[in-house]
Formats: sequence, structure tokens, C-alpha cells
Amino acid sequence: MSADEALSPARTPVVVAIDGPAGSGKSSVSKAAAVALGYAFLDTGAAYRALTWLALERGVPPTDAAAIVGLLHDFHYTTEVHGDTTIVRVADGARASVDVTEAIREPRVTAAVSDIARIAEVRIALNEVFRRLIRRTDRPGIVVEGRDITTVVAPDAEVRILLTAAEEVRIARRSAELSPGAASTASQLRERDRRDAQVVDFLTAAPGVTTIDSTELDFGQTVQAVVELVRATTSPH
Ligand SMILES: Nc1ncnc2c1ncn2[C@@H]1O[C@H](COP(=O)(O)OP(=O)(O)OP(=O)(O)O)[C@@H](O)[C@H]1O
Ligand SMILES: Nc1ccn([C@@H]2O[C@H](COP(=O)(O)O)[C@@H](O)[C@H]2O)c(=O)n1
Repeated sequence: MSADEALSPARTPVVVAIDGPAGSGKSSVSKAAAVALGYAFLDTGAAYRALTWLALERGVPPTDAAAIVGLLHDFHYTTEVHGDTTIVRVADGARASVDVTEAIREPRVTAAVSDIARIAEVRIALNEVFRRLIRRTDRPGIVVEGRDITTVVAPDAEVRILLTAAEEVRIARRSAELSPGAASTASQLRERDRRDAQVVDFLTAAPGVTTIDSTELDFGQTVQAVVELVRATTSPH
């Protein structure tokens, strides 16, 4: 251990874990809260989406668990945050990395990602990636959002939040940002939550998890609620 290391205590980032159903605002609210706090931001759904994109590109059926697990050996996932944009890149095998930031949001990826997310080996492998990214952050804290962050990925996080909203409000918010009509968005959002809920419980706050319901809150108020909870929880008494 160097003299500097001996003098400076090991620095561990504050971890803010945020889970919730589709369209609850996890990604957008978490990103804005991270910026307000000067924290890093990790969108774990993007990794599941990136693996799904690779499977679709390689023609691997998302329901073929063995083949999907075989893809993991070639799946090199990186993210870089530039301002409020997270650039997602995937390198597979010897091939150069590809910027998939936009591609992973395509409807074909959204329609298939839950199949891949239910594969146990995929969850184990990606959770190790997430924990490594959390450990490696050079910021004083990191906001990590997904479905099982408060319960599996970072159950000891200093701040654990279940971010939710009434289903009809989540559907309306998602419809406002997508081209399809509300009807198709509603059925897709309901079906994805139904399938995801078979794998992890992101609808019930585990012990120690604070629920923030944004049904009656606008975007700014929701971000403020997260920021205030983090500051209240982490400020020295
Ligand atoms: N409190 C709020 N009031 C109004 N709009 C909101 C609020 N929270 C989020 N939004 C908007 O709702 C939409 C969905 O938010 P976002 O994509 O962050 O949800 P999500 O939980 O990450 O969804 P998914 O899990 O499907 O990726 C975005 O357009 C976002 O700006
Ligand atoms: N921790 C997580 C995060 C995501 N998933 C799966 O990925 C899908 C996409 O996530 P978004 O946040 O981008 O919507 C999601 O529907 C889950 O199937 C997960 O299982 N665990």
C-alpha cells in the first residue's frame, strides 16, 4: 500500500438503487437525479437490450437459452456518458464495437428483451458486469436503475427506491414519446411488465426500500423527490 493510500481511506461510492415497472420514469428520472447529485448513472436495462440486439443481429432465437448463453462469451458491453446521453457499444468477438445506443430502443428489441432477461445465466453474468461498473465509478456516487437493483444487484445500497406510477399514467407517458397508438403501447407495456414480473418482483417495495409514486408528480418534482431522499439519507447527522 502506498503512503497516499494509507493516508486516504478507501473511497466507496454512494449507491442509489432504483427499480420500477415499465414507463415509471426510472431511466429519465435516474439520469436527471444523477446529474443533480454529481453522481454517475447506470441504466442496467440497456445491457439486456444490447444482448437482445446482438442475438437478433446474429439470428439467435431469444428463447434459445443455450444459444443465448453461448453469445455471452462474445458479448462485450461498454457505456460512456456524454452529458445526458449514454452511449452504448457492443463488441462481439473479434469484430469492432458498434454504437447501439439507438438500435437497442427499437420495438423489435423491446418485444424480445424479456425472453432474454428470464435466462438465469444471463442475469448472473450481467449482474457481475453491473457490480464491476458500480465498483469502478470515479464519482462520489452512482445511480443504478433497473428491475432487481434494490433486491439482487445492490441490496446493500445506501438508498433504495421503488419508482412507480399508476399503469394508465405510465402508458400515457410512454405513448407520448412513441409513435404507435396508445392501444399498442398499452398492451406492450402491460405484457412486458407481466413477463418481467415472473422473473423479479419490481412491483413491491422490499424491506428498507422507499416507494416514490409519481402519479401526481411532474418530472421535475419526481427528480427532486429522489435527490432530496438521497441528500437526507447520506448527509452527516
Ligand atoms: N413524473 C413524470 N411526469 C411526467 N413525465 C414523466 C415522469 N417521469 C418520467 N416521465 C416521462 O415518461 C417517459 C418514460 O420514462 P422512462 O423511459 O425514464 O421510463 P422507464 O421506467 O425507464 O421505462 P422502461 O423501463 O420501459 O425503460 C419519458 O418520456 C419520461 O420523460
Ligand atoms: N435490472 C434489469 C433491467 C432490465 N431488465 C430487463 O430489460 C428490459 C429492458 O429494461 P428497460 O429498463 O430498458 O425497459 C426489461 O423489460 C427487463 O426485461 C431486467 O430484467 N433487469
